[in-house]
Amino acid sequence: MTETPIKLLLVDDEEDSRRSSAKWMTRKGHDVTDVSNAADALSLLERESFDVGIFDMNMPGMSGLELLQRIHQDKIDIEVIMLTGQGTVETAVSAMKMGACDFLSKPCALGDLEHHCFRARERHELKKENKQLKAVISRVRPAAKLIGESQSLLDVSNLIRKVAPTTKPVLIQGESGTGKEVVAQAIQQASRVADKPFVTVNCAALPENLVESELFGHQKGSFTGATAEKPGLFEIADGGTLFIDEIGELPPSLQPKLLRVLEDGSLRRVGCHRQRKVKVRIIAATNRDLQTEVDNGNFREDLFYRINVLSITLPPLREREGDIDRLIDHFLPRSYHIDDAAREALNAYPWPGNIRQLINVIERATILADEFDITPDDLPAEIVDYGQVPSKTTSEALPVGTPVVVPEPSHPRDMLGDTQYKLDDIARVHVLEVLEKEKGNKAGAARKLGIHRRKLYRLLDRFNGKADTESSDDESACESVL
Ligand SMILES: Nc1ncnc2c1ncn2[C@@H]1O[C@H](COP(=O)(O)OP(=O)(O)OP(=O)(O)O)[C@@H](O)[C@H]1O
Repeated sequence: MTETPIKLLLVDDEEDSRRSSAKWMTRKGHDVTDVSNAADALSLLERESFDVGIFDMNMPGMSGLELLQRIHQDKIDIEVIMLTGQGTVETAVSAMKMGACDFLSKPCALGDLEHHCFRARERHELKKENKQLKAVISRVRPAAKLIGESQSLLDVSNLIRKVAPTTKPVLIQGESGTGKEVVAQAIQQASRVADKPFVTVNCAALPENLVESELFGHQKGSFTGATAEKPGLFEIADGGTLFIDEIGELPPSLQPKLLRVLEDGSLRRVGCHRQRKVKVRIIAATNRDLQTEVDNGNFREDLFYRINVLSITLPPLREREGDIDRLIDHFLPRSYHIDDAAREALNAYPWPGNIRQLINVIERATILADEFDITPDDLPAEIVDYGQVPSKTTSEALPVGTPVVVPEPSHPRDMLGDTQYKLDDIARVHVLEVLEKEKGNKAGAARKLGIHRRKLYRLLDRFNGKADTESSDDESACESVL
């Protein structure tokens, strides 16, 4: 048999026909369970999952049709083929209406029976895939490319290539915003299950009481609010990849349940006794130091070893030599230009929020920029001010406590070439000088300076802020600089 075996449930009170069918299908390599009545079938279906059920229509006690009805009511996931000795069009129609996928008359050639079982299983798989896709479509984000050519990022890319083809769990560690989810997507895309679902869950974003049902699913009525049965993300990701973000936040009570799935793929929905099997590749991420969490008793050691088989540590952005410029060029729309001073400020900043923060700063700058030119004015003050040594006043050459006075120049010409002045100081003197020459006419001054009038207001606000922190777009706020 080249096809994968079918997990089959045969329900028929006629012992001879049931046994011979079961024997034949087992010989063909399928995984067959046979029972003689509907009640036994139901209790079995509560504990185990099957691909296909073959139900005899006429059985003493609960009939095949009633069994089908119960399956429909309880939303049990199985494709059913009805079998009958006295097949009529009416009975076939009512069985199909109740959700049977096929209807066969007895006696049925065993080869035909197997053929119909394959068709039913195919339908079962398609339905499952459809469900997975619907759930996954709302969850996936478009895959992002890993931008950067620093040695540390190249090392990460190498590791991704090596770990992707295995089925082992991967643990991705790194500060917030370093790209752990992007790396998880890259691993999935380079894996053997790239065409299968990629489902993500963030343990920190879910209320603690919902994490279990989100991950493992729940049975209808298992808790207040469980109005319908729901498969968990493990089931939705079956055959594919589950990305568990912020795994360090997984409540200790759920850690054994996760360990179990990692060990043998088995799980139970909340409020359900039936054990299910899934085949899911786990990629976990954390910005906590999981080893410390283990040492502090917050994270199970056995689970840590299970997920830490292959691990990737993402370096923070400040340690990726040259990547800031590459990321700026990638995320800054083509129509924009960034000047050297702004670029320098971005390169000097330590980026505690890493790439996510850099992207936000670039987006903000494109909104604030006059025309399409990004200057330090368009960056947040903490970035522009970061690392700016307040000129000679803090010169290392001077003994601590020595009072140093930087002379207040009257003209920017006097300041040029003198490295004790900050760019801002020169700009301030120059702007005020031009404004003075224009007799306070801001439109004229802006024209002379080659900048937009709004930008002049902002500059004046900023210069003014050195003495007066109040800032506004209002012209009157600028008057005090004059
Ligand atoms: N190397 C990279 N190239 C391009 N974009 C990147 C890169 N790394 C991260 N990003 C982008 O930065 C943002 C943050 O990345 P991501 O969500 O993967 O970070 P994270 O480490 O998972 O953060 P958190 O720990 O907060 O969940 C996303 O918009 C992502 O697309």
